[in-house]
Amino acid sequence: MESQLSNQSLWIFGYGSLIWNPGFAFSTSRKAYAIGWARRMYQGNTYHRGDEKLPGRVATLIEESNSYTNGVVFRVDGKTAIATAVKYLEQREIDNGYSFRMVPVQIESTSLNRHRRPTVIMALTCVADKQNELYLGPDDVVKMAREIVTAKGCAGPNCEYVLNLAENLRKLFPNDEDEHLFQLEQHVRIAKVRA
Ligand SMILES: N[C@@H](CCC(=O)N[C@@H](CS)C(=O)NCC(=O)O)C(=O)O
Repeated sequence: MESQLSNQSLWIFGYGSLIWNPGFAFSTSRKAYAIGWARRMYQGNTYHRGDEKLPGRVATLIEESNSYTNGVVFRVDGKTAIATAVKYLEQREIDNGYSFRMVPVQIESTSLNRHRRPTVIMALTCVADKQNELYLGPDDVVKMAREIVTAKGCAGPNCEYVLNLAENLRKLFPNDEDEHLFQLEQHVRIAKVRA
């Protein structure tokens, strides 16, 4: 991490709530894809979207060689802004079971030249791996939806997180699929009506 702090600019990749609420100052952002990673709602959370009695579920990444995860990269410029952003993510993410990872990210080209090769950069992201004590992993989708509809934390209901994420991704990436998230979203909508 220290080596990243000494650079003049740092790209930070968000694939969950950072998409709609990065929480740190940045100079520019781009739609992007993390290569070799899949987004899963497998991380438990007992603060923002859940509590000790009923943890909520938030997004993490699992390594999957033939997958990619869509999201947003934010460029932070200047040592002070980088240090501030990293300290913020330590409190928001690392303290909740995530670890910093540098991942290859393909930035969606803004060039009108469709033959231009996409740009791949290394970006800092936060991944909650299987070893962290809050990790929940996979479960039956109906059971997960029922728990998500009930769980809530200081940032609000867990179901709001899932619906926000699905809606933001459909707006940003209208042609992309995310079977895991969109199937969970549908079951959360059904469970909300039945609650
Ligand atoms: N690291 C992912 C997930 C971040 C995330 O959703 N973290 C949760 C729990 S640590 C959070 O900040 N939640 C704020 C909220 O629920 O609005 C990202 O890059 O977006």
